[in-house]
Amino acid sequence: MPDPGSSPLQSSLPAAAARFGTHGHGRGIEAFGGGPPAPPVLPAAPPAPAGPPAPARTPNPAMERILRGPSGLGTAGLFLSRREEPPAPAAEAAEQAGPAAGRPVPGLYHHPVPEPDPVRVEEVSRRIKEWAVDEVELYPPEWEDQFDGFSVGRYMVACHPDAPTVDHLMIATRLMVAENVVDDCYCEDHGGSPVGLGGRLLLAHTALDALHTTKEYAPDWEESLHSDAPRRAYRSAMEYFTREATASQADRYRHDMARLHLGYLAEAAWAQTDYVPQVWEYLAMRQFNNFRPCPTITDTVGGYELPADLHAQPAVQRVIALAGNATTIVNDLYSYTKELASPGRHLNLPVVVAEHEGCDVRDAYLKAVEVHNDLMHAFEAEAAELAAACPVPSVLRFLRGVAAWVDGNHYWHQTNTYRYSLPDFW
Ligand SMILES: CC(C)=CCC/C(C)=C(\C)COP(=O)(O)OP(=O)(O)O
Ligand SMILES: [Mg+2]
Repeated sequence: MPDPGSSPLQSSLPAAAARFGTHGHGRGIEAFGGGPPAPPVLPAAPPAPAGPPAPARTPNPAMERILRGPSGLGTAGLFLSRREEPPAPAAEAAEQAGPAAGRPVPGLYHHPVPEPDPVRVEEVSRRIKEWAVDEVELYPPEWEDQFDGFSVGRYMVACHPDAPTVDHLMIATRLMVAENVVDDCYCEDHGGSPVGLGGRLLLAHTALDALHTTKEYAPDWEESLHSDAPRRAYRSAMEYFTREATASQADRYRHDMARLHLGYLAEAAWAQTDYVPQVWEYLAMRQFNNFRPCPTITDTVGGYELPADLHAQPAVQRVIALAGNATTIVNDLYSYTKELASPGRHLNLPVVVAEHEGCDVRDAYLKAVEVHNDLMHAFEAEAAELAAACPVPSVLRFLRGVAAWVDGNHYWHQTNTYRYSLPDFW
């Protein structure tokens, strides 16, 4: 893993953080000689839950616990925000649910999460299907089983434990469904193809990042946004998102989606030329073809904002990238058998390692587990370092939200036995 010394903490972070106050705990920004913090430019987010003072610069379990926030049965209601419904009797729900389905990849470093609140899962699942069928005509009836099997309600409730209401959860859920329908229909096995993908993706991207043109041509563009399910889904999900997001959160999301689409195009270009990238090249592509746009909306879904200047800090960007990379290699590991069974060669980390590192598929898969674990440890170490260096409540809560998304994403991949199964390597 890259030398932690390369961590860009010693950059513009202190000055940026000082502008937002540090009502957090323990060593604040003064440690960098930043002097007493200026009053927050934005209304400060509610103070982070009282906890032990920030630890020394090396990560430690206390900081990891702070980043995760309270966990375990019955703690779902301990987060800062108002909840719309009383939390379900988690203990009873967990008993009824029994052990989580599926099993974790042996040797994979991860954090189990409590069973998502079944009351919220049911309501989100009901509402997202209503939206998919009645508002955006997302899929033909013959795809209904696959839509249900994706279990997007359970996914999003697991990934956003601090969402104050179901309406907030729906913001993430519509975007998750739209992102996947673009991938399925434009890139993958529901009519997707690398041929001409660039044009399709750019036009779909204008549903997120509007075309500004003349009165003569604007109507044609507006009509195009209703012409297929991917664009209907992107347009609608983005409209709901921008009602709640600030301008900088919306701009952040558009940037992250442009990254995602660039990653799709690299993957498609290599498919067209039948090129198997070097391992580092694959990891670079997967940093863009990546879950990143999902955890980075954790503040909008949580009903608060990580200020743009703090989000833009190199140290924050690095933590986001490490978390996104870890979440996406989780997908490579859990979708490995599904992709092996799909037509042609579907690139994922084990396939690329086997191709270039002269090992058999089992050793390649185990190496990919190690790569994931290294990414997770780097994410957690640098998140803890960042939390200690910049104990601004919105930063702490954002980091905790990203960590929760990482854990919820693993939970969904492990338990979605409709979609994924593990290879018989153990
Ligand atoms: C939801 C979202 C932003 C997805 C980003 C990119 C993406 C589709 C993945 C990371 C999932 O990868 P993959 O295409 O391999 O999906 P499956 O393995 O088919 O679930
Ligand atoms: Mg996959």
